[in-house]
Amino acid sequence: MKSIESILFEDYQVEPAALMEVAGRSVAEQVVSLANPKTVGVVAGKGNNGGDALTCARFLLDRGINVKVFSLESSVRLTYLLDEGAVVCKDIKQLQDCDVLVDGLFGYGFRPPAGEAYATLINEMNALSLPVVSIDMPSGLPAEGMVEEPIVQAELTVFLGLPKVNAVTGLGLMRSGRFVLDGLGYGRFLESHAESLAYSIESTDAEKIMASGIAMPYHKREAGLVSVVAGSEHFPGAALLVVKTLLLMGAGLVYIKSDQHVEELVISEFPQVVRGDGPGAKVIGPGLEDVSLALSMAATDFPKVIDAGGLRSEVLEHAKNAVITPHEGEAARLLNTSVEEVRRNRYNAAKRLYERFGHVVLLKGPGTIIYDGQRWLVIPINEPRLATGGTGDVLSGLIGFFLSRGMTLADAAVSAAYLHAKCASEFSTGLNLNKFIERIAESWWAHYDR
Ligand SMILES: NC(=O)C1=CN([C@@H]2O[C@H](COP(=O)(O)OP(=O)(O)OC[C@H]3O[C@@H](n4cnc5c(N)ncnc54)[C@H](O)[C@@H]3O)[C@@H](O)[C@H]2O)[C@@H](O)CC1
Ligand SMILES: [K+]
Repeated sequence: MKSIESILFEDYQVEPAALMEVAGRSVAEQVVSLANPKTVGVVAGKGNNGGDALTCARFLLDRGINVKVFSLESSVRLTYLLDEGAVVCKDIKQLQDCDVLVDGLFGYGFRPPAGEAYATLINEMNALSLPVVSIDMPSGLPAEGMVEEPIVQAELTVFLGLPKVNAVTGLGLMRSGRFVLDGLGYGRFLESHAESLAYSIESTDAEKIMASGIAMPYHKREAGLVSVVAGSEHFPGAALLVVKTLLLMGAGLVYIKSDQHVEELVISEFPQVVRGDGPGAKVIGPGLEDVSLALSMAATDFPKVIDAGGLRSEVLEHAKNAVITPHEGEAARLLNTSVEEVRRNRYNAAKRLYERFGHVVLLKGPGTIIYDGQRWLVIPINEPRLATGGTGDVLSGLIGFFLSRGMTLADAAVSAAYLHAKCASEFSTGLNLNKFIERIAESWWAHYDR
């Protein structure tokens, strides 16, 4: 099978050097709009990522910006820069007085591990504490496979051609900072020829999937039936959060099955909720301590989401037709491994969970991953506000709601994870969960006005 590059370069006679010109110019524009700098430090490695960096430096010099270069190799590109007044630095620390750092050390050609000398270089770049614009990917991050520190911490990463698989989730997403994608004029071609099974979900993709959940119900049964098995003496609020999410999203009828105290609490807050187990989609596990309740509900054919207290091997082995929603700690426990191991390769962890239990997996964390047995769907949002208690209950409620609207397990998980992350990122403070649920519901109901 020919690589995408060789199709471009051989069949369509695209010149690699021409692509480098487009890439270098694009990065220079991003650098200027990020910081309007007087002096830019440019770190260039030995490969084409370094070539992009030196090309970027030329565009910066041409705009009258001072450039200091730390280059691992001499080349004609470097000679030109020197002739035009760039300063060569032999030590990274000499870049300290720059306004921005351009990171062109490694791109997708990097193969870990970095080795001692390169690891030191990356640590020294981070120690400068300058805003960094990384070219294609933050250096030290491999395009796919195991992720290890050290990795350059970028403020902005300019993805060239396509977003790289490891840059849209976990540590890679955190190190990439904000990102922009430049298709270099071949974005659509690259997207249609990409062979990766990991897809980064853009807002337009998510909106299209969500639209299939819009219902114009004639009767409450058509608006979605959901049974909630959640809450316990210690975590009664989890049941309230799930139920509130379902009601505000517009579920037709909601049932609650829990211990007596939780059921009474939910009914006193939301009198329209029915006690017991009903037909339709199920939300099993938020705040749940009584595993026997989860066990008895998990084996039904109804589509369901299983979270938190339901994420036990005995429940999952028994369950049918489910999305499971572990965070990295729960994933590690279910896989009998460490959190560090899960974090090093989140794609692989999601796949292993699917292979072990046979359910669609939603692995939480920066850049939530959904794996459906064939593809990884990634929500490329790093939202620290979601790393707080109770947000997982809201997510489970959302998945249950979309399942009740007849969506597939994977579509419901993608819709919920997208809406959840998008609405969290609209807050300017930490999350007030009641307001968070209201914001999500408003965003959802806005679809009805279009
Ligand atoms: N092919 C394309 O379509 C385009 C590629 N471009 C740039 O080219 C980059 C890829 O370039 P390359 O394939 O030359 O690779 P890179 O520039 O990413 O880095 C590879 C260099 O680092 C070395 N290296 C890899 N792992 C190492 C390790 N662990 N320790 C020490 N040295 C290591 C390699 O031997 C090679 O010299 C992209 O990320 C992008 O920036 C752009 O110029 C635009 C178009
Ligand atoms: K880079």
